[in-house]
Amino acid sequence: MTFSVQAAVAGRGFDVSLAVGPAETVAVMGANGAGKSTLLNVIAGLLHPDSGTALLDGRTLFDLTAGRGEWTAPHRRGTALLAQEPLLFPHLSVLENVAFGPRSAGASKPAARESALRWLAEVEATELQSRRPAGLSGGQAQRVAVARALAADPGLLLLDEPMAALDIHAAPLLRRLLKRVLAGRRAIIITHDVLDALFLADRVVILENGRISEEGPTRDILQRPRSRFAAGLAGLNFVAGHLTEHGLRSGALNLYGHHDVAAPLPTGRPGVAVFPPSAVSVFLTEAHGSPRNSFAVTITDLEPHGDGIRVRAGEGGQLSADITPAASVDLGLAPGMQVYFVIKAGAVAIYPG
Ligand SMILES: Nc1ncnc2c1ncn2[C@@H]1O[C@H](COP(=O)(O)OP(=O)(O)OP(=O)(O)O)[C@@H](O)[C@H]1O
Repeated sequence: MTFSVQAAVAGRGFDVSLAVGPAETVAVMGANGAGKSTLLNVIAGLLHPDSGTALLDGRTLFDLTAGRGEWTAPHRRGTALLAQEPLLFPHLSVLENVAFGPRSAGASKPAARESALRWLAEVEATELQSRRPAGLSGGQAQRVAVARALAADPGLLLLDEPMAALDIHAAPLLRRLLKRVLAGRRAIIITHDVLDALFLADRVVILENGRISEEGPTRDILQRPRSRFAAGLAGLNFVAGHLTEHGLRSGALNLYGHHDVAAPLPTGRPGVAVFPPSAVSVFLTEAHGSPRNSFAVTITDLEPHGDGIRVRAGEGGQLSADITPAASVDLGLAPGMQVYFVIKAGAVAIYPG
């Protein structure tokens, strides 16, 4: 009972290899254009990769290794895709929509109806069974779409930002529902929401420029991010560079911090430093005294953040400091100003990248 895919799409700079366990939910995250939809479309059979293979529970979804050209049609793959929009058949009732999958797979009419009713109950939509999709709210329609996807008993459920099109009241309900139905099931979910990754997935895969840059249990990735994208999800500042005896060097910047490796850091190896914006103080002059890091930056933006002010600085506003509104006024901060970011070494975590 395995699922594995390896696929390359040259025109999109996409080359990904991924395996998902039988009862595992994997969240796929990444910036716009990172290749998340490409991955789902390749697995679902909506996009033909240039090369690669994919297997699901002993079935070859495609095998495009040299000399072969095996290709299974989307509806025969044992995968079900839940898109951002529910995409229900408008001319069928809710019950008929959900019964469609089992019917297409050869179930008798009564068996398909029974299965559809069971799934409608599971998504708390039994009372909607006679309605047409046009008469449903966005949240109701998405619940019905979940029932339709599951009624086909897919070996792999593919979810493409299922909460994205829902309003803030409908999303939590669907999230709880997904938590329930994904338990013990194999699924891949694309999401931009770190809460979804934490709540729904066992593991997160970060895509950057068509490649997997990082993967692992969601909590681990958030605690020790090794990519700028994952650090952003965790709300941490991120500096990539090379390890030195006491810390990290990145261009002209030397950062000192703590590391939990018993041995000295492997000097010269690529490494990262991460620290929370709340650990960064802002000064108008260089601060001395150890053990702290102090370096000049140019403010790019000031924005409200919770009860305080987030000061963004450096190239592309990549580093942030969270300070109080009073401190911001006292310092007279404004975009374009040069200031010093000061961070206690104890607040900076440094590890091999
Ligand atoms: N139909 C298409 N034809 C050609 N290139 C495409 C097509 N769709 C996407 N691409 C390119 O493939 C790359 C990956 O895009 P993809 O849509 O998979 O990213 P994504 O991570 O899903 O982004 P988003 O979060 O914006 O949906 C991008 O460089 C994109 O420009």
